[in-house]
Order: sequence, then C-alpha cells, then structure tokens
Amino acid sequence: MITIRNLRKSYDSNHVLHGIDMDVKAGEFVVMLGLSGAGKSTLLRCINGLNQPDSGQLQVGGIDLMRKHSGRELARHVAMVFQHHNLVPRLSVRKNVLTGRLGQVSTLASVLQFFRRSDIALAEQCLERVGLTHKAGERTQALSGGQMQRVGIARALAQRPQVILADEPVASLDPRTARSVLQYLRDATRELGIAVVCNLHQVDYAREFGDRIVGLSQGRMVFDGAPDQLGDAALNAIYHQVPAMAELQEQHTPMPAGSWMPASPMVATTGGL
Ligand SMILES: Nc1ncnc2c1ncn2[C@@H]1O[C@H](COP(=O)(O)OP(=O)(O)OP(=O)(O)O)[C@@H](O)[C@H]1O
Repeated sequence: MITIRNLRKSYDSNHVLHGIDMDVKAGEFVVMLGLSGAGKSTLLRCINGLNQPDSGQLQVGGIDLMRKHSGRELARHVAMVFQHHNLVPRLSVRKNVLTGRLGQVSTLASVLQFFRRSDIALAEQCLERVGLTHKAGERTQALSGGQMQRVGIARALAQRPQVILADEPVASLDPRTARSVLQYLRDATRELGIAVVCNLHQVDYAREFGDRIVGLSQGRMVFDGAPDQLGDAALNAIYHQVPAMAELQEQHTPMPAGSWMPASPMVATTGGL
C-alpha cells in the first residue's frame, strides 16, 4: 500500500530525511516513534503529498508521488487524523463526517454541501464504527476532546481511504480516552484493511496498539520491528543521538524486520519514556 525507498527531504540546508525505507501493507497499523524534530511529521507530509521529497521512491496506493499526480486522486487514497482534529465546531457531527466526502463529489456539490444519500448512509456507518451514532445531530463544539477525535477518525474513514496517516492523534487526551481512541482507530483500520501510519510520543501505546513499530532518529530509520522487539537497545537508538549511526546508515542497506542500530555505550539509558 505504501512503498518508500531511500527517501530524502531537506528544507533548504536542513537535511531532515536521510534515506528512509519503509513498506506498509493493507490492514497494518504502524506506529512511528522518535524525538521531537526526528522527521516524523515531515515523512507523513511526504506520504500525503504536502511535501515534495528531494529524491527516492514513494508510492501510495499505486500512485507514484515522485511523478506528477493529481492531488484530488491522492486525497481519495489518503486520509489524515490530526492532533487537534481540525473539525468545524459549529457544524453538526454528521456534517463534519460528511466533509470527508467532499473530495469525491463535484466542485459545485461540495460548494453547496450537497451530499448523496449514499454519502449520508456512509457517514452514519462511520459514526457507528466510532460509537457516536447518538451524537450525529449535535453541534461538534459540544463534544469532549476524545469524542471530537473519534469524529476526526469517522471523517477519515468516510473518505474510504486506502491509507490513514495520524499525527499524534492522542497527544491532548487523558490516558483512558487516548486508549479508547487508538482502539477505535486500530479496529476500524484492521476490519477495513486500511494501512495506517500513526506518529506517537507514548512508547506504551506504541507497544499496545502497533502491529509494527518504526523508530526515527535524526531523519534515519533506526528501528523496524514488532512491539515485543522494542527493548532498551532499540529505545536507546530511537531516543538518543548516536554519532556512529550516521556513518552506518550512509551505507544505506534496508533494515530487516526487528533490527535496530546499536546505541553508543556512552549514552545513558532512557528514563520516563
Ligand atoms: N515547513 C518547514 N519548513 C522548514 N523546516 C521544517 C518545516 N517542517 C519541519 N521543519 C524542520 O524539519 C525538522 C523535522 O521536523 P518534524 O516536524 O518533521 O519533526 P517531528 O519528528 O515530527 O517532531 P515532533 O514530534 O515535534 O512533531 C525540524 O528541524 C523542523 O524544524
């Protein structure tokens, strides 16, 4: 569903991604971990077409993003779930979910907010998936933060995407609500066979919800494996800046599953992750 090879991205002289390799399959829930500034959001923005990579290969749902492509077509394949949900507070919950269909109706219909019956039925199904059928007619601004994030997930599902990218979707939620939101996201994506890449800062949630975890450090992939392979060594590689890593990665060999780049023995162990 997503194929990334030797992907590089700079902002002027700031080299942010240094040759990323990653494949994500349909139905796979991949959690991406990394320190602030590691390049996680930049990678997501490359996958959703907002950032143009400098070089490498990037294919999403059969679309080659390194070539000229239609943004509208890509929007049909890729949906986003944001940290601050990006909903319209004064609109009803149902209408917010229906905005997920706007990219798939004509421009006139989208300006007039004219939706087909099938779109409305789909919005209802998506709300049911996140347990919010009873809130469909309410103004979105009356919902709790966790409920709003579930509306954000329903809106993403209403796009019928092949890929969902979630950028710190539970950063502003309490632990119980955060778990419930991640559970809804994971269940829906598994049942619908959607490929998910979800940036998180919480290692516990990554272990609990990820089918697979990838770790980014200074724009390099330093871990790619199953949750039970994410031990101290891998956490050191992800959360500490290790000088030797740069030289090792420059050789650019794709990482086998479960592998991590060794941390320097000089680096202290991570605490409070
Ligand atoms: N639009 C931009 N223009 C210039 N530099 C940018 C831009 N977006 C990100 N950067 C830089 O790219 C680097 C990686 O940022 P990015 O947001 O991808 O990191 P991140 O891992 O997602 O961090 P966080 O966890 O804090 O969101 C940082 O040095 C940042 O300053």
